Amino acid sequence: MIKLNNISRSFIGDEVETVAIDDMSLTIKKGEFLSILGPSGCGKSTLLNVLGMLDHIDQGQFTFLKNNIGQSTESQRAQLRKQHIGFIFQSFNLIDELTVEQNIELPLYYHKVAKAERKRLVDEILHRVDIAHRRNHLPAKLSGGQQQRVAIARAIVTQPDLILADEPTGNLDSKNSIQVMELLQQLNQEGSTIVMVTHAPEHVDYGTRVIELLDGNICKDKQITSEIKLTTVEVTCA
Ligand SMILES: Nc1ncnc2c1ncn2[C@@H]1O[C@H](COP(=O)(O)OP(=O)(O)OP(=O)(O)O)[C@@H](O)[C@H]1O
Repeated sequence: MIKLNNISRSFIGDEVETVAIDDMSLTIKKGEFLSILGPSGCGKSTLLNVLGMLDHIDQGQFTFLKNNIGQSTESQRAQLRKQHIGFIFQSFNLIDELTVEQNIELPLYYHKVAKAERKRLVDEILHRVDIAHRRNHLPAKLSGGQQQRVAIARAIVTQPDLILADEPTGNLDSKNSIQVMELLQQLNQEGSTIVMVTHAPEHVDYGTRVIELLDGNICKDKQITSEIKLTTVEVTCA
C-alpha cells in the first residue's frame, strides 16, 4: 500500500537545519496495524504527516497506492487524502458547534453522498462505536473517551483504505484508552490498515507491527504475533 524509499525531510530555521527524517525506507502492507514509537523529536509526527500527504519530502520516493506522490500536484494529493485516508488526532478535532451525528456526517457531505445514504451510514457507525445514545449531544457534553469514539467514527465513516492516528489515547485515562485501542484493533481485524503514533509501549500489542524511530530513522522493526508479543524479526539499524 505504501512504499517509502530513502526519504528525507529537513526543516531550516534560523541558520540551523533540523533533519526530522533521515534517509528512511519503509513498506507498509494493506491490513497492517503499525505503531510508531520513539523519543520526543525523533520524527514520528513528521513521518505521519508525510504519510497523510500533509507534508512533503525533500528527497527519496513515496508511493501510495501505486501513485508516485513526489510527482503529484497538490490537488491530486488532496483527492487521494479525501478518498483514501481517515485521520484521528490526540485532541479529537471535533467541531464544537455540531452534534455528534453532524460531526460524523460531515465527511459524507464532502464525498457528495446522498442524504438517505448519509443517514444510513451515520446510524450504522453510531452503533458501531457505541455512541448512538449521544447522537444529538454537542462534543463538549461528552467524556474524552466518547469524543475520541466520535472522532474515530468520523474518520472511518467513508471507509478509508488507511487510518492515520496521532497519539489517539494521549488525552485519555487508562479505561478510555483501552476502549479506544480495542476499537482500533477491531477495525484492523475487519481489514483496516492503521498507522498510529504512540508514546504508550503497552498499546503496541493491539497492533501487528511496531517500529521505533531514533534521530529520524528506524532503529527497530518488530512483528507482533498473538502467541508471542513483541517478537523481533528484523532490526534495520543500531
Ligand atoms: N515545522 C517545523 N519547523 C521546524 N522544525 C520542525 C518542524 N516540525 C518538526 N520539526 C523538528 O523536527 C524534529 C522531528 O519532529 P517531530 O514533531 O516529527 O518529532 P516527534 O517524534 O513527533 O516528537 P514528539 O514526540 O515530541 O511529538 C524535531 O527536532 C522538531 O523540532
